Amino acid sequence: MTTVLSVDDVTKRFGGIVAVDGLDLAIEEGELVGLIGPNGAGKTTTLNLITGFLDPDEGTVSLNGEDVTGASPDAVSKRGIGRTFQISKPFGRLSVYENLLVPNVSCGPAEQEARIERLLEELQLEEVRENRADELSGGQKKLLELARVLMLEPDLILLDEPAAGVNPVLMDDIMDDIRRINANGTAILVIEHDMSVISELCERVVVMNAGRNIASGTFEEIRDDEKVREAYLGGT
Ligand SMILES: Nc1ncnc2c1ncn2[C@@H]1O[C@H](COP(=O)(O)OP(=O)(O)OP(=O)(O)O)[C@@H](O)[C@H]1O
Repeated sequence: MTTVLSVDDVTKRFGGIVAVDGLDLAIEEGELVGLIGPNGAGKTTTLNLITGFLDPDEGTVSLNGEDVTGASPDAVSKRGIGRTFQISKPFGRLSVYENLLVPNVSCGPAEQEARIERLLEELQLEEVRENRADELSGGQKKLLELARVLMLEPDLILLDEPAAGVNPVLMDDIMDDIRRINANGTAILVIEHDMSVISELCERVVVMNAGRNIASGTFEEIRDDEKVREAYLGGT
C-alpha cells in the first residue's frame, strides 16, 4: 500500500500548552479514516499542521513521500490535500457557480467547466447553482465546500466536522457523497464528534487524547479500548 499522508513525531506548543505531543499518524491510499477524541485533544490543531496553517515545533509531515513540513496552505493544497472547515466559509455574495470558479485549478477552462457541471450534479447543487452562497442552508454550504475542494482533484481530503449544523436527512446524502468520493480513489480523514457518523462511515478510527495518538482500529475495537474509555470519561 502507498502511504498518502505521514505525520511523524509532530509536536505543537502554544506557550505552555502542548496541543499536539509527538503525534504519529498515517493514511494509506484509498483509506477512509475517522479522527476522534475529547474536546481539546488536538484534532483541529493536527489538521492545521497537516494543511500548513500552522508550523510544527518538531516532527515532519509528508504527502505521497514528499516532505511538506512548513509549506504554505496554498502549496499544500497544490500538492493534493483538500480541506473543509468546521464552519463553512463560502464567498457569501457570489453564486454557487461563481464560488466554484474560485479554486486555482491547474486544468484549462473547458475541463474546469466540465468539473463544475459534474460536481453540481453529483452533489445535488444544480437547483441552487445561481443562488447566492449566503442563502444556502448549513448542509448545502457544506456541500458547496466539498465541491470547492473537489475542483482541485485532491489525493486526500480532510473533513472537519461534516455533520455539524447539518439536518439528519441531508447528512445521509453527505455520507453517501463521502463514500462515493472515497470509492473513486480519494483518501479521506474525517474529524467528527457524532459517533454514529464515524461508525457508519469509517473503516478505521484513530483516537487522540492530550495531543497523542492513543488508539487505532475499527470502531468496535476502539470503543472497547480501555485507554479510549478513560480518555472520554476523564474529559467530562
Ligand atoms: N491558537 C491557539 N492558541 C492557544 N491555544 C490553542 C490554540 N489552538 C488550540 N489551542 C489549545 O490546544 C489544545 C488542542 O486544541 P484543538 O482545538 O486542536 O483540540 P480539538 O481536539 O480540535 O478540540 P475540539 O474537539 O473541542 O474542537 C486545547 O487545549 C486548545 O485550547
